Amino acid sequence: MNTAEIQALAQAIIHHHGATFAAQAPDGQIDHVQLTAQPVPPALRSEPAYLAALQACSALSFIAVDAETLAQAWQRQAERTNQFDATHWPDDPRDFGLAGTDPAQAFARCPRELGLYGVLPTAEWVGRMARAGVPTVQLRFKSDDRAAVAREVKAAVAAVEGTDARLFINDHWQAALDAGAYGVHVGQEDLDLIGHRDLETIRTSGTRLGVSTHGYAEMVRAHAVQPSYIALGAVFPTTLKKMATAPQGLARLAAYVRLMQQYPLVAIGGISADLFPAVRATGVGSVAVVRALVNAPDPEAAAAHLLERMKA
Ligand SMILES: Cc1ncc(COP(=O)(O)OP(=O)(O)O)c(N)n1
Ligand SMILES: Cc1ncsc1CCOP(=O)(O)O
Ligand SMILES: [Mg+2]
Repeated sequence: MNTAEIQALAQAIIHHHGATFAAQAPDGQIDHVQLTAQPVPPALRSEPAYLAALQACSALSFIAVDAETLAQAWQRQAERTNQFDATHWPDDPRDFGLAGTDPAQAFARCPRELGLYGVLPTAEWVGRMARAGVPTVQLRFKSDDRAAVAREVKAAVAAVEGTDARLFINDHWQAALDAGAYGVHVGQEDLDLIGHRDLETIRTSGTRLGVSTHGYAEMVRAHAVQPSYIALGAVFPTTLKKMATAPQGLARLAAYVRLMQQYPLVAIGGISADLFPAVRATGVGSVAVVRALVNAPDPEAAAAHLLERMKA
């Protein structure tokens, strides 16, 4: 195929999927966004479907590592089905190398529907939201003071006793294991830092593992450790932390959910009560929030409202 023919294939992908990925949320809530074309990364292969998809996905504003992951998947999809179908955005785990894992090496399972998930700054908040009926809570206590961390993690574990809440601990996996928490949540950089041996320690202890992801390449990376759940974000802009990647939007979230069905999935980032129905409609089993709870004038009432919206 010559360059013009490959460009025509790329245009066909953009034609069929551009409008979908440009829509962030239902009209009237968050405006449609302009796709910001990304530079096309250097090609690692020479097949037409791969080259066309690398161009198209970059034009559809996927960052280099995600455009590369998608282009490989478009190529595998074309090979597997013996045709190039520009209408079919890749969503088969086999095309991303996500099939064929070993259940014996997976982290302990957790429910697919983790439900409303409160990400909370202190043990006191954890207890308060657990008592308000939030089914999944996380202690996100940012400190380098090991003694303070150990105290706060212990207090959070004690705070959920007598409630039905599942408690995840962000970052501080050793303190979480020491205190007997239900699970730990780690980011991609944390995965690098923790290393294989310590991951094995967490896995064999039976503690659940949640992993943050921000796109296709990170989902593939997360899958390599077979965590208990995968978090997808940031769906919308958030002021809570500076994100390295642009908000994913609902269309990407829906595509991620189609691909990652084998995992319990958690959506996070900028999700307010009015956005719950649209986020739930993508098929995620859990919606994680920080400000929607901790900045609410009446957090218990906010929890009750979000629990209702979760059901709707
Ligand atoms: C449910 C959930 N999803 C994502 C995150 C973010 O975790 P991480 O990438 O480790 O970043 P920090 O929270 O540590 O800033 C989360 N905490 N919870
Ligand atoms: C910790 C974190 N990780 C990705 S987005 C986010 C913050 C979500 O906070 P909010 O729900 O207030 O936008
Ligand atoms: Mg973290």
